[in-house]
Amino acid sequence: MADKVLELKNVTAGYGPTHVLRGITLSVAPGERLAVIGRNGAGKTTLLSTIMGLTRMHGGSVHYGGREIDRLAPYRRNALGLGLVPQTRDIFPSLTVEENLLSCLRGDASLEEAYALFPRLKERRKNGGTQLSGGEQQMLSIARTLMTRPDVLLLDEPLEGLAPVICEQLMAVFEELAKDGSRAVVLVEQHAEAALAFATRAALMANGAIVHEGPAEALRRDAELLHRHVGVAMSA
Ligand SMILES: Nc1ncnc2c1ncn2[C@@H]1O[C@H](COP(=O)(O)OP(=O)(O)OP(=O)(O)O)[C@@H](O)[C@H]1O
Repeated sequence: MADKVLELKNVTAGYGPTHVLRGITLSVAPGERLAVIGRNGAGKTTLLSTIMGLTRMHGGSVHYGGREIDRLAPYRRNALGLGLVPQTRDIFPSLTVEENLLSCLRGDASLEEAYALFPRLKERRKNGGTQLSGGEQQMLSIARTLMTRPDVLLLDEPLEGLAPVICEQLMAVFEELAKDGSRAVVLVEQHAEAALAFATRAALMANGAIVHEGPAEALRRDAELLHRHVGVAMSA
């Protein structure tokens, strides 16, 4: 198997003529757990959006499975194996939980699989998207993306605004999803402690650039480095 499933080389990207990402070089190995940490506005969402083809690239390249995908539409990147759980969750509010899941079902993915991972969704399966709590909406958003069978799961601040008990439940699910090494997980977070406990490698972002990259464990032990680069404290 290739040592890199996803590779960005010197990527500059943004919105219209605006440049947000400045020369990003980053790779993800198959089955790897990568944390991307940075303060508000550092460019974390723009990084994931660029991987999915949702921004304008001004330079550099994005490779998936050894193939350049710069010109592929987002839905084709998803079909190849890239799955984004957006910060905005993007569930269909007028559809029930079950309908939301069915709208994404691909290949041998099944509703039972989603319900096994999130029993709460099974209990709420007839509820409309707007009748769900924030945590349930996040569970549904994650389950929807999993129904597309991604080899690389991109999670954009999935813990944002959720109660600590829900955050713990979601982190346990991410552990479950990553444990057999069959899919890579890229976890973008401001909760540095949770992200570094989960990940094996971490990239720190500031002002649209990667300012540090290395083993997550080393960063966990170096609060000063973390604070210096991204201004986030470990007691998240
Ligand atoms: N649609 C857009 N059009 C123009 N500029 C944008 C757009 N979305 C984000 N930006 C700008 O890009 C920069 C990076 O934003 P981005 O959302 O990628 O950061 P982030 O690290 O994900 O922040 P947060 O943690 O607050 O979500 C910010 O200066 C932001 O204002």
